[in-house]
Amino acid sequence: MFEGYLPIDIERYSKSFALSVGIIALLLFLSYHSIKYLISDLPPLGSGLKRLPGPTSTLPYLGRVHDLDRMRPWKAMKTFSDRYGGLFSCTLGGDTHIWIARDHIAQDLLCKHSSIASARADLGAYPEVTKGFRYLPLLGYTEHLVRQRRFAHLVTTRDLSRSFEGYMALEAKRFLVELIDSPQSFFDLAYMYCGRISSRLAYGTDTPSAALIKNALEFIHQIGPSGPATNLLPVLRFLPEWIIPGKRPVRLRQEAEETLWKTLFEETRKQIGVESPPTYVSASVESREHNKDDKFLFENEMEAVYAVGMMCTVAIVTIAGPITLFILAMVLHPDWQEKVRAEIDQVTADEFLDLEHSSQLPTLRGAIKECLRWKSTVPLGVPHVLGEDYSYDGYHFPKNAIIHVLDIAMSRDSRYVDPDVYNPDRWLDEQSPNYKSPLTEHPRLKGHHIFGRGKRMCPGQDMAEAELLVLCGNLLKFFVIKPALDGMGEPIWPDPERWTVDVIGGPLPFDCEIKPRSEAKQQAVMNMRAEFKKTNLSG
Ligand code: HEM
Repeated sequence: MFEGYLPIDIERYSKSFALSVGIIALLLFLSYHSIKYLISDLPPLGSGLKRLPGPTSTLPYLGRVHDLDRMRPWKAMKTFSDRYGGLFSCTLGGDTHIWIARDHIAQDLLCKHSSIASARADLGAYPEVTKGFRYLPLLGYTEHLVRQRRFAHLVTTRDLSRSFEGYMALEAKRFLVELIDSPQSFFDLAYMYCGRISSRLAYGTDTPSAALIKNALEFIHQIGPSGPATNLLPVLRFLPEWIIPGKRPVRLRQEAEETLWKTLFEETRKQIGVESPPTYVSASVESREHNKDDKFLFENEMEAVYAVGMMCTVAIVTIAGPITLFILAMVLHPDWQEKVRAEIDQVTADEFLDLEHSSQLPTLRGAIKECLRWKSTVPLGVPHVLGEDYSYDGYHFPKNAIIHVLDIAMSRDSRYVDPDVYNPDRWLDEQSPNYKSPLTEHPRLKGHHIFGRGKRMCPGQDMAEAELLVLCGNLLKFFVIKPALDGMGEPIWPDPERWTVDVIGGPLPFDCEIKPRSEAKQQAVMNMRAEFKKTNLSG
């Protein structure tokens, strides 16, 4: 009798013992994390520092997630920023987020203390991305980042000194020609302009542009709050794909991207030395580590594949958004359209507008720069993660907090008079607080707060500035842009608040009328078509 009973009892006893231990361990784990979470943003005892102001967490752990319209998170953050004087903190998905809209704090933290504020936080949709080598803008402060930033600097400055191989003028001409054929496709054509230049610079051909643009758009969507739910609640990443539907597109996109980038890299590499133009691929193969002549810059070929692919990707959406924004501004401000055009006509006469005219075109530069000030295309900024405790103005910024420099609020701070008004004169008029001389150099986009600052500042500023100048300038030189008309012949003014949902974006598609300025201008553009055929560069 005892023989059967005793072991069963011990088994049951040990099971309930194990269960109790498990429950206690879980409770301890949860208590530890709850306490850690509750005190995470408190200043150290006795430090005399204050906790940052900000909206209190109404939902434990999740924080202010419910305040966020995932499709327009910058709206809620701008409202809080106004309420808390340009500096506040709040909890989102268990993390402390600090939002800065004061220039001097951003400068002190990201430039003076850049060694503690230059890392990135992992993303729910891309766990561990900061530790790998895959996407330069998402990397933590690692050796991969240092190498890839060096490469970014090398290709952007090299291509600038060669005028980006003439690709900008070539693709701007092609844009104008295609605009005559299909004026209503101006949105798609803006993306094609950026995608084709990027594709040629990276791989020496424009053939894969459409695939590269598609990948870039999906990538940008997947790294923001409007993307997969895991970005707002990272803990969801542990659940399987069939429960969290946003996870599958991330995996599929990455698989397709790797195949695309690897194939393009290999094909381009085979062309090196065979009368092919310099490309990002050839630069990646030729790059050597600093002071170590024989050592390949990248750890392995896969890192080079990704470095090239990423440099190609980042130059698409970032520039296409500002182009469509410029068109929108010109529809809404025909007075500025005329002023810019008058300057272009005077400076360029019969020539195609190119980079060499830039110093004589301050009004054009001002009109472009004002677009990005008026409606920030990176409204939330790009987050950095704080590696150590930091303090400013008596406030405690806790280690591991995610720092955002809120560009949408910066663009509306007191340095800008009537900030909601599109007014390029703020850059051109000597009496304006934003004016800088000489006008042969200023206003310029480079150095504007939209590009971030410190060690993670955007390395593509020269390229962005150049691509925008050539396209926007020639668009006004050859075409006139007007609002579309309704059935009664009344203008339909596009709404500048209709905006894309992604972290880097621009206006949503709108209607407008884009026509050649005259028969002569139309003929000049048609002649450019013949030029492609002759040079056989039309792709
Ligand atoms: C108007 C166009 C553009 C805007 C508004 C813009 C804005 C930005 C911003 C805000 C950042 C993050 C800065 C920070 O973390 O503090 C960034 C990073 C970056 N940008 Fe741009 N960008 C533009 C165009 C470009 C172009 C054309 C390229 C490529 C040639 C480029 C390449 C990059 C790269 C590689 C990074 C990542 C740098 C890093 O994480 O260290 N960008 N950009």
